[in-house]
Amino acid sequence: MEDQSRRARHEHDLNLASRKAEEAALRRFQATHWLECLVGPLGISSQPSEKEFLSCLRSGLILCNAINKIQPGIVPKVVEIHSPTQSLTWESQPLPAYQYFENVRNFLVAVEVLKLPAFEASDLERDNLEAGSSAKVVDCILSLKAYHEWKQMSGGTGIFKPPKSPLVLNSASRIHSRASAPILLDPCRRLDMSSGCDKQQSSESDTQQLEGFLSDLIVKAIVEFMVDTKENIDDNILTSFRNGNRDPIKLFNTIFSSCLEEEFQNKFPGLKSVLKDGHSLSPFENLSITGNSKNLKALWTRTKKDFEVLQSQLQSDLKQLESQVQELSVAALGYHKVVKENRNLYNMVQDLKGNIRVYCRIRPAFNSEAKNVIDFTGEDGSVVVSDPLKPHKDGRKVFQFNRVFGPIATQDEVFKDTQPLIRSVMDGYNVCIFAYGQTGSGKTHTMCGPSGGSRKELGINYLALNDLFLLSNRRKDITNKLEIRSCTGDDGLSVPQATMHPVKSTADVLHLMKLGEVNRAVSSTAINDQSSRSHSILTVHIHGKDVSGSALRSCLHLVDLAGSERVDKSEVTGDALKEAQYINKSLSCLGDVITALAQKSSYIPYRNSKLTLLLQTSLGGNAKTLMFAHVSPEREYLGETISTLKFAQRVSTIELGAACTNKESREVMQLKEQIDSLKKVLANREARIQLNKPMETARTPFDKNKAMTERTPPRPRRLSIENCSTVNMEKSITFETKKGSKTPSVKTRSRRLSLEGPRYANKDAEQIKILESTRKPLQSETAWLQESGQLQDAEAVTKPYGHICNGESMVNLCCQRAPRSPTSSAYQSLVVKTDSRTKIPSLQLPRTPEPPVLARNEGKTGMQGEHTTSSESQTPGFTNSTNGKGSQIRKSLRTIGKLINGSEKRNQQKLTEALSPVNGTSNINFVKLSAPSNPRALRRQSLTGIQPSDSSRRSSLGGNPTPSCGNENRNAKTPPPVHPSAKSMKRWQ
Ligand SMILES: Nc1ncnc2c1ncn2[C@@H]1O[C@H](COP(=O)(O)OP(=O)(O)OP(=O)(O)O)[C@@H](O)[C@H]1O
Repeated sequence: MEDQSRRARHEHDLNLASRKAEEAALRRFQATHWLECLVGPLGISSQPSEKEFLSCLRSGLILCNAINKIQPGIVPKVVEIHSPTQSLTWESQPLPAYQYFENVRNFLVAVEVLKLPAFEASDLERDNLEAGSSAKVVDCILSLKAYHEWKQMSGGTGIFKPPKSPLVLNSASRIHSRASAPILLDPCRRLDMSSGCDKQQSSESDTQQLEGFLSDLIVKAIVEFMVDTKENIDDNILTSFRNGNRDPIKLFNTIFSSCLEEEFQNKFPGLKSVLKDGHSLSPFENLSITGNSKNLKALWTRTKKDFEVLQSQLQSDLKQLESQVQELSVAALGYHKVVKENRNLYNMVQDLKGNIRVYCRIRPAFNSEAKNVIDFTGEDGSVVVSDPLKPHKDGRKVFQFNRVFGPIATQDEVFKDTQPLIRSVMDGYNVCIFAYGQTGSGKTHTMCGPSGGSRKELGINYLALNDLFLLSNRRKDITNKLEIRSCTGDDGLSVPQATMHPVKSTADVLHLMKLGEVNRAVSSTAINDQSSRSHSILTVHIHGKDVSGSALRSCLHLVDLAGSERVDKSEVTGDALKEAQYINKSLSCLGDVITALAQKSSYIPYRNSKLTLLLQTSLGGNAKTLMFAHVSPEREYLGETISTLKFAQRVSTIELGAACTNKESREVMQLKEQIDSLKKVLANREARIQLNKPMETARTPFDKNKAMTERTPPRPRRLSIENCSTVNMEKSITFETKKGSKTPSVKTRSRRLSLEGPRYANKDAEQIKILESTRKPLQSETAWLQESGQLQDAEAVTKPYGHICNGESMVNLCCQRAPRSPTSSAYQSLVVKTDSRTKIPSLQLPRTPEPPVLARNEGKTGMQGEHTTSSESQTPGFTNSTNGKGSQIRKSLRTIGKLINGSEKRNQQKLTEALSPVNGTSNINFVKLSAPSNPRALRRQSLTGIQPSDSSRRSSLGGNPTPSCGNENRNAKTPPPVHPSAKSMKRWQ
């Protein structure tokens, strides 16, 4: 092994030496060739040996001539050889030493002047000749040649940079140009060069040689540079370079491969791991520029294929992912739909149960640094409140509502959820929306919007009315007539000093609301600088007719309650303190009512405050009711927040029963119209009877009483129904019995009436009375106005708008109505007796018809029927269907018919009396009256289907048209049938 390696090393050394020799020879030949071209034949071969070459130059004469040709006169004195025949051969006699020394020295000085590489004069001496000693001389001559060429090209201007000598590059020892080898080793070329006669051939070979030389130089320079800078070169490569692998081509290939691999890795990270069969990029290390391009190509193709596979895989993955995402989104949509449906169903169930809907709204914190007590608000309506100072479990409370609006919820968002409820007003439902909460929690913001706020910030009041007007306009085509009127008035409406205004657009309502705002008491407190010091109630009554002729009538209450406040926190004094106390009292009464309703208590204390009286129909009636519970998020109001939320939670448990529409079919309306016309007929008849009265009253006291009774038959009957509609009517009965000792026993009458009107079979007389009396001013507004002649237009809609901060408003309201009541004085005294505590003398029972009682008590008095009509239209809850209404009205018609029939009978009686010779004029009257009465009676007969009979008179007063004995049998305790007029006369005597 050692021998082999030594031999190899030896071979290598030999190779190296021969390459060096070849290179030196080449350069020498170039120098010789150039000198001959410049100064003429040298007398040596064109490829001289080293010895030959130096010998011919030793005299220095050729060198001096050559340099003088390039730079004339640079060597001023050239020592010539004395014998011109003496040839310049190395074989010639040696010149004396001083001669050639002079020339050589002059030449070297000139070379130095031209800043060209020089040599030592001793390099030309014979004794110093050894292998490679001519190299410096050759370098000097080739530099001179380059200078000459440069000078020829540039004209000697500029700076000449002599070419670096291969000696300087250390080329002889470090590198070997492989490129030069073929040239040198090529025998043809060698031959060409050695011929040296053909100038053209010589220049061609020169160019080739030069190319080879240059490419060699380039490779060397690159390697040199890379090695010197160590840039991007692996240490291993350097080490191997230092250890002897100094072949520049190999080194260049190695470096190039490693760089290429690195580049490839950077461009395709992970490619190595993807490549199959354990293929790695290591083949790059073996690549050479010329030989391994196939490998590179194959690798490239494979990589490309792999890349394509990867791409298609990626695309299929993406498609799969897309379909999965689509499936997911469909599922998510479905989920949202189901959640929405669930919510709708839940709301529907709640609607069916008649639950009061409760929304919670959280005001934004005034101070962003304040500690927030609202921990969480959920889409499902849950709110979690926690005390930041008590982070443990006890500090957390969870509440559940129909919906929760966070601090960033806009007015529009809040309205959107409220809109369906508001729209149901147009379908005939009564709706009440009220805002509840601590002072400064945002009630007015929700209902009215901030004062001076933009149109976007307008509250529910405005948005609701706007929507109603919009709907009204949209339904114009399908509705005969639908109009909304807002009116506030002193004409028997809820609020004193209020006025009535028709409204045609939202702008009108806005204007009215602004007026209302001006009248509303507002003052600054420590909690709210714009604190409302009163409740605000905006009521809209809607009355419409559809194409089928059905009429609907409904009302919308929009209530902004005054806020509850702790006076120590609001720091109010004087009047404001009183207001706060009133506010708190009415709110606490509201709380009592809510508690009683939630517990389904038999007694609901509506009458304890005017607020609860006003909201009675919404809280305990057949309306759809929505409460907004407002809370402040700041920790300092935690107590109030929790109590508001607890209250709201309690409200949400109240079940009012399903709301029903106030729709009347065409049939019902026609029947009502008939009733109206019949009533008019009856009134005319009564009036005519009145005309005959003076003659009749002149007779006996009995006749007088009788006439009186006939004039006012309905009054006592109506009174008895309204006031005796409960079992326990002691107070009112006391009043009645005082008035008439002959009145039938209280118990008997009460029982009868309670059977007739089960809804009123309540143990608490006061409660019933208040309920009736307070319900009607709100709901029967229009009907009452129509009745009383205030509204001629049957479509009239009324809207009381005003504010109450204590009981006065309601009292005033009722007092306003009192004069219009036909029996006001009697009823007022009655009410005073029964309800002395709350002082509601003005709750006017006569003007508040009692539909169910009257409907069931039909046939008792004509006036009952009359009031039933108006009441029925106002209290749809009592007659759940139009069919029911129709049958009741038909019954009422029959009643009226009977009544008229009864009066016919009475007329006949009168006629008989008039036939006596005492009063001949009566005869004429009778004839005048009776002549048309027969056909009318017939018409009524056909209308009501009741045969005029002897018993008709009795039946017209509420009894059964069956024989009197039947009546007695049915109710043993009922007093014997008496003439109704006599009965009432006794009662009111
Ligand atoms: N959701 C909200 N977004 C922005 N500001 C609000 C919101 N709610 C309330 N505010 C602001 O908070 C302040 C108090 O609100 P607001 O007057 O409506 O309270 P309130 O409950 O009606 O008080 P009070 O019972 O004393 O009348 C107002 O300046 C109002 O603009």
